[in-house]
This record gives sequence, C-alpha cells and structure tokens, in this order.
Amino acid sequence: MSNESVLVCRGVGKIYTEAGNPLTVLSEVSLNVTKGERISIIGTSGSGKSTLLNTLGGLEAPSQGEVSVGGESLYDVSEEKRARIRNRQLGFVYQFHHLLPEFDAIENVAMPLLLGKVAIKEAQARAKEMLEAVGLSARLSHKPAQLSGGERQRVAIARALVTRPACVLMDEPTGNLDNNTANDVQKLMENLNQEFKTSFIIVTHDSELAHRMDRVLELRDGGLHEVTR
Ligand SMILES: Nc1ncnc2c1ncn2[C@@H]1O[C@H](COP(=O)(O)OP(=O)(O)OP(=O)(O)O)[C@@H](O)[C@H]1O
Repeated sequence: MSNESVLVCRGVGKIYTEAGNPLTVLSEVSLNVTKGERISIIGTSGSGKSTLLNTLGGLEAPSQGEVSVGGESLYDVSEEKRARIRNRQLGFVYQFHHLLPEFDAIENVAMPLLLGKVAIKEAQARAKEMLEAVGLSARLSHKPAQLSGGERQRVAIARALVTRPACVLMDEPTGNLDNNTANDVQKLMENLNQEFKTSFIIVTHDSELAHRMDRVLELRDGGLHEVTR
C-alpha cells in the first residue's frame, strides 16, 4: 500500500448549539487516509459518526480544524470549488440514497459523470457497466419508486463508484441488503480497492464488515480511537 494521503483531517471539532447550550460532538479529530486504505468507523448511536462523515465529505463545515482531499482544502475554498473536489475525488453512499425520483437507474448513476463533463454516451455506458456490477442489469430503466429498498441502495452504490473516486464515504452501506447482496457489494468494493486503489471510509454497526477493513476506529467521547485486533 502506498503512503500517499488521500484524505486528511486535522484537529477537527464540531459543536452544535442545542436549546442555547453548546454540544460538543467532535473534539480534535485527526485522521490520515492513505491511497487504497479501507477504514471503518464504529461507535454507539449518537457518538457523532454521521457528523464526522459529513464533515470529511465536505457536507458540513467543522467548527474548528481542517479537512483536505487530494491535497486541496475542502472548506477554505468557494462552494463551487468544493463541489468540484467532491465530484472528482469522492463518492458517497448515505442511508437516505437521495436518488432523483424522475430519473431511471442508468440516468441516476450517470449523473455524477455528466456533472464532471463526461460525454453522455460514455457516461451511460459506464453507468450500465457499474449497475451490472451491482447485479442490477435487469433494472436499468426502472425509476427509484419502481425499485426495492435494497435495489435503490445498490443504485446509490453504483452512483458513488462510477466516477472511480479516490475515496468513497459510506454510511451503513449494507444496512438494507440481504446476505448475498451484501456479499456482492463487499466483493465489488474489494475489486475496486484492488484495481483502482480506491480508499473507503465506512460507518457501520455491522461488526463483521467493520473488521474486514484495514483499520477499525471507534468514535468515543468526540475522538477517534484505534481498535486493536
Ligand atoms: N444539526 C444538529 N443540531 C444539533 N445537534 C445535532 C445535529 N446533528 C446531530 N446532532 C447531535 O449530534 C450527536 C451526534 O449525531 P450523529 O448523527 O453524528 O451520531 P451517529 O453516531 O451517526 O448516530 P447513529 O449511529 O444513531 O446514526 C447526536 O447527539 C445528535 O443529536
């Protein structure tokens, strides 16, 4: 594994205000994700895992500290620049898939490529290939409302991976999937990891999935702690 950093966060803190009182969710979190590294983040409900993932992914500015992706700061830049960095370098799989209801599976998966200025024919071909890889070749023209929960999740996974991002951020990626499909998704992740050196940061309550990663980090009392195995 190379030591090239893909995503780095330093001294990240997040304080929410709740009913006028400060609530510290993250304090001084630092993390260095190298190329091809697979990391899982575990922790009890409410420990701040989603907050951390959103902060790492450019969706939620930290109260303090900095996050950089591919050597570029995520929060010291304009919103436009941040969107470009996210599109080029990151892939996202969140619990609520945010698929566009009026578009079919191929169109949803092709969307990040089109936003990245890939020509439509090539975008559609790559979207189809990725949907086949997640076992959805028979659902290419279905809209989100015509898909099951697990199928929608796989469309979201295909959409996150289609740009071959340097780092994929996943919140409970296999939460709604049966064992076979969860295994397929894990295999796909492993293939991408090996073929393209894609890094993964996965938030999960699934201890088996968590322990398949290179590093397991527990979020506790606002800080990340390495889990020794
Ligand atoms: N926008 C917000 N304003 C105020 N408090 C918030 C906000 N978002 C999250 N919180 C609080 O921050 C804490 C961490 O929430 P977060 O969703 O990051 O936890 P989590 O570890 O992902 O939980 P779960 O495993 O249940 O999904 C919780 O106590 C939550 O109530």
